[in-house]
Amino acid sequence: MEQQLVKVVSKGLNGCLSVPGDKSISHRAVMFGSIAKGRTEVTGFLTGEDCLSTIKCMEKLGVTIEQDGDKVSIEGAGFDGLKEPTGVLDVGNSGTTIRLISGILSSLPFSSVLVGDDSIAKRPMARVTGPLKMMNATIDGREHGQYTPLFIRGGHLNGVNFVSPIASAQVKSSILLAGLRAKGKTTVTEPHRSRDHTERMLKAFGVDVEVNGLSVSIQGGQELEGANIPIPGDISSAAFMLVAGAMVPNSEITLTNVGVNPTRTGILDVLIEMGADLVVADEKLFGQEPVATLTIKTSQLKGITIGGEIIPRLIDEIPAIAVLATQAEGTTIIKDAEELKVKETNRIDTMVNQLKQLGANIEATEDGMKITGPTPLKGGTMQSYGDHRIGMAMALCGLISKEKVYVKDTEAIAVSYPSFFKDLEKLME
Ligand SMILES: O=C(O)C1=C[C@@H](OP(=O)(O)O)[C@@H](O)[C@H](O)C1
Ligand SMILES: C=C(OP(=O)(O)O)C(=O)O
Repeated sequence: MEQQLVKVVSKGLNGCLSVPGDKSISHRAVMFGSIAKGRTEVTGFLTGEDCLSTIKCMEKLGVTIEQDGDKVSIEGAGFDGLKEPTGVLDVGNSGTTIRLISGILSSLPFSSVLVGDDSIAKRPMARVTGPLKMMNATIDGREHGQYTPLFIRGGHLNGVNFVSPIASAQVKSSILLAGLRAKGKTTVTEPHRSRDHTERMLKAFGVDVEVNGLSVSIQGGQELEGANIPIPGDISSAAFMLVAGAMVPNSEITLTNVGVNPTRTGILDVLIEMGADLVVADEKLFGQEPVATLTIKTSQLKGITIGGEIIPRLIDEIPAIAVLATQAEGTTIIKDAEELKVKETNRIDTMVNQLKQLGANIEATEDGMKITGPTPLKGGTMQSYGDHRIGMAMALCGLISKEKVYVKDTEAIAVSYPSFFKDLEKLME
């Protein structure tokens, strides 16, 4: 198990970085390229463990994929070219992989078994297996298809009009992917808009996608054609650097080529509302996705209330926001964020318990947390609990603590941001 001592920053964090590729978009580029006909070229691919799991799963379904660093070439097999895997498909730690691939496998005329790590085994799958079964897929798993291992026997699907109780891009994408081969139209309606990378990228692969308010529809029977997909930097990874820049004294950090899709920019809205000195510049389109250069300086911060429609727009950034809130004047309330309980860990508990140990004034609530600051943080030995975002959030604490902070189990960070500590070191030079 790797353990890191986080260096206390003496001179501030300064410099320019380009964060690694977007995880959500990288998964989709490999999956869509695999079910498309013809070649797909991907640039800026995230070589994090989760996206590598997606490549391995698609290879086991018979797709030829060449990966050279952040460049990936896919010889698209088309749906009909995918083959029954001879072994299990292992999604590792990746919720996005298992939920999206379940949608693809549901329309294929063979059987597959999906497994993952101990964290995946605890994450709810009924949110996708339920609607996919409504479409006519045969799916089983522990507790009637609620948990891994999942067994899927695909076949002829019927379109569905699914009103989702949660705003989840994984649920929406899984059903839309199944809908591509279903009879008739498939519509997913969400309570709030979740990230729309699937909708944008399917268009690049030549698919007609209809967006109407909070509903997204797809007509069954459409084929995908190979495409060139450039992947922007991941705003969820950038978030850790933005938080570091805002709270570490004497800092100024510039991040180039960061994805600023409006369904993902809740973190920017929060930073601005908390009073951060943040500048968004050079906005332009990168394929289907907008990107920008972000510059942040050390800032005087105040507590705010975060809830409602913004939550799906910053769900993965909440561990970083919780750390920032310990350094803000006043109370920050995070509500409507129950989804945090079913991520790689229960992110309400893992954040609240560990920030408390470091001396923060924080308590868990039913649907989030309440943090009052500013509080100087103490030292201690923290853990990622196998959750990349918890590992990075704890490392942020080390940057501002006057005492030593150790983070155990840091190998988990490679799931989404393999160069995290290297990038931090660059900003300390
Ligand atoms: O679709 C995606 O790529 C993702 C959707 C979100 O999950 P939910 O769909 O469960 O909200 C997010 O937390 C996850 O990191 C990636
Ligand atoms: C929740 C996350 O990912 P996934 O659901 O793909 O495991 C995340 O990256 O924070």
